[in-house]
Amino acid sequence: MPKDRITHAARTPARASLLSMTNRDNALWQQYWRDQRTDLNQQGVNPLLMRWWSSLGLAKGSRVLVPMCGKSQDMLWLIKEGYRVTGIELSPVAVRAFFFEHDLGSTKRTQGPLTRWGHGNLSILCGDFFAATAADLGPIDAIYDCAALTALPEDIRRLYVTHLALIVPDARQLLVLTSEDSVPGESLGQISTVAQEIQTLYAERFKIDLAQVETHVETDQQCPQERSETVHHKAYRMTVRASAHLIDQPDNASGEDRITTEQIR
Ligand SMILES: C[S@@+](CC[C@H](N)C(=O)[O-])C[C@H]1O[C@@H](n2cnc3c(N)ncnc32)[C@H](O)[C@@H]1O
Repeated sequence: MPKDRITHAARTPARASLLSMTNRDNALWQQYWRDQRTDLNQQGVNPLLMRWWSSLGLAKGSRVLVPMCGKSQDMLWLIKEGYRVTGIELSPVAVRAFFFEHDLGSTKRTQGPLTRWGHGNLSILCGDFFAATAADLGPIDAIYDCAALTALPEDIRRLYVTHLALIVPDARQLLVLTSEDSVPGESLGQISTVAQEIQTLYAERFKIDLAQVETHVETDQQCPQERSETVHHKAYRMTVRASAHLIDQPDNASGEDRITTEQIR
């Protein structure tokens, strides 16, 4: 084994150290849900999802991961379209509200630091995304990221993408929806390109296609007195490159992960 790698069980001090790097906004999100706020979570089904999902060409029955799912109705839309969905959400308040509001009876069981809520083809793992392992998720074919990457502080996003590759090594298709602040003086050409950050984070493993940009002028619902902002909502379709080498695969039946020191630095 190369020297820069450490092998460890799925929930070890190395994972605890990863969590200590990534969890600084967790208390804020938990409070957000306790305060019953909804301003950062989408209402209704996202039109960009409905418009672009079928273009990924996924077979019905495919398994879709929805990280940082909140209580997004997008999950119900995906199920209605014939997919199997696994969400991950930090807040038990959000998960409970999701099942209650849609009148869905649920099973509930503890899985290490996570709690798995289930109903038919839907599972939501309640807990910290960075505590989830490949074994927790099982096989996943595609990822639908709606405001998950962008919900995280910028310096954590590389760890998010690395952790995704580790726990969902076989996902070949991604639909990533972002909200990007407009930059003063930018041209239409600049608006219509893949954001540099998306390029940096994903281009090594995925071919990226910017499918759509919608520009809106928006006011912060929490601070309506503040200036309105121009925001670009973008839909990126990503397909794994044939040459993409998968980051370390689980090497035993229990699905324990290997993490390289490079990844958690
Ligand atoms: C901007 S909201 C987006 C929610 C949903 N995807 C949507 O489109 O409505 C971000 C969500 O990520 C959740 N979240 C933040 N950090 C998380 C973490 N480390 N693990 C799991 N969920 C997290 C928050 O509780 C919140 O529900």
